[in-house]
Amino acid sequence: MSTIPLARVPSGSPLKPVPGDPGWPLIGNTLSSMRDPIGMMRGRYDRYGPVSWTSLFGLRMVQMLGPDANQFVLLNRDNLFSNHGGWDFFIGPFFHRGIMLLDFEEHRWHRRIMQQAFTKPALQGYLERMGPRIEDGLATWPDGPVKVLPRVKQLTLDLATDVFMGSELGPRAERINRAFVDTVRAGTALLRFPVPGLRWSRGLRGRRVLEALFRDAIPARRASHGSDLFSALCHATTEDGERFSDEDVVNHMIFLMMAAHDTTTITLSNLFYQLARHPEWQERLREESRALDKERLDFEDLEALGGITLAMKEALRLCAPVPSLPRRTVRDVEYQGYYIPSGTFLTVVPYFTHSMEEYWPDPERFDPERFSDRRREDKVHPFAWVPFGGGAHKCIGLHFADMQVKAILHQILLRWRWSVPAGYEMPVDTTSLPVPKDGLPVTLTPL
Ligand code: HEM
Repeated sequence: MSTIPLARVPSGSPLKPVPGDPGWPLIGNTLSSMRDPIGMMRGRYDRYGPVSWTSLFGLRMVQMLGPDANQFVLLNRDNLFSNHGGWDFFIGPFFHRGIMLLDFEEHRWHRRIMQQAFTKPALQGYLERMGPRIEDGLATWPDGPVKVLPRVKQLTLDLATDVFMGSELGPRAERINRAFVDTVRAGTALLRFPVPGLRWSRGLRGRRVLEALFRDAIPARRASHGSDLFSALCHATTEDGERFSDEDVVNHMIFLMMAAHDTTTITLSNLFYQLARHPEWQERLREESRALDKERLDFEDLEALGGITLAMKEALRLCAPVPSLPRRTVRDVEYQGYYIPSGTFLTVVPYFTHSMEEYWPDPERFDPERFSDRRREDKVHPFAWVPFGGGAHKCIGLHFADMQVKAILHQILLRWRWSVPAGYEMPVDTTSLPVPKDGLPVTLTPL
């Protein structure tokens, strides 16, 4: 396919147009990017270099590949890139005014307040709530063959219901769970308009249910002091006395539940997979957990689980749960001699960056030691390892995620040894966020 410039460069400008091609008529490169995103991007990187455009999801989309591009876009020094402009197209109707969809000064204002719900004492409170819930959840897992993905999904959803919303929701919890699942799934609907009974319209209804439930529950939360995230948002106040309105709390709650749920589920599933294929690592982690000599983790124990830290970093490298981060330019942009006009959709791609052999030796190998103090391969570039993004929108929940993954894996390591058949390779469904296509069947052997 011949190269076509993205846009005409203004006359007299020394810049080059972004090279690229639209791919197939109508569908562009959407299907190949869903089937084999890394192969597709590697092909384009080798052909065009780090900046090129193609047609994805019916849009002309510039792909900016590699750590330098990650740094330029995510640090966003001159406010050139809008998060709202990028994400709204994909998840706007369901995650309206979630913090990731806000920009610039308004985003900073909300982030300052939200930070109060992620302080050390707040995290300690969430961890205390998690311990018994994880025990209850794991008590329902059978020995023998299980599919990891649906089990872990249910567990993280149940945890979210308690840790995020507070168990006092009682009978309403079930309804919230259902509405929440519908809302999250809608973002990946293929038919992106409301047809009764299909994903999109179920998502819109789910969103309305969540809005009403949270809104009704706010007065009681503002009047009491629970250790759940919902209460924390209701009370979050900066030193200057800035606080969230009721509307803000509702929008942020809905977004936070989504941001936390699938990402943590994917990370745990990948850890399950890699630790099944690398029993020596599973054993090393188990020894660390046994050395703590307790069923439930306390906040002070998190640092002692250094093996999980390394394995989790490597699992996040091999499969970034948020594979690409969309943005839209709000002004004309100049990058590495290219001209990217105002209003352009673009994306940076952690999933691809993490697979680049230019930065990661033997990139397909599960090798957690690459993150050890002795090797620190991630130091090759400050934006080579970016599963949590970077800059002003860097994941606010990264310590929460670390804590939750450790709290769950610790209890699992003490209960079971798990395995996959020799030669098993997990097929990954990359049509939306990357999940095991077969649910990841493993065998749990009780200890
Ligand atoms: C391993 C698990 C997780 C991964 C890989 C992950 C990844 C990410 C990434 C890549 C972004 C940046 C998006 C962008 O720049 O466009 C992000 C933002 C965000 N994440 Fe996470 N996340 C995880 C867990 C969580 C958890 C547990 C929470 C909440 C408890 C959370 C809350 C958020 C929020 C609120 C934002 C938006 C921040 C902002 O725009 O200021 N995430 N996450």
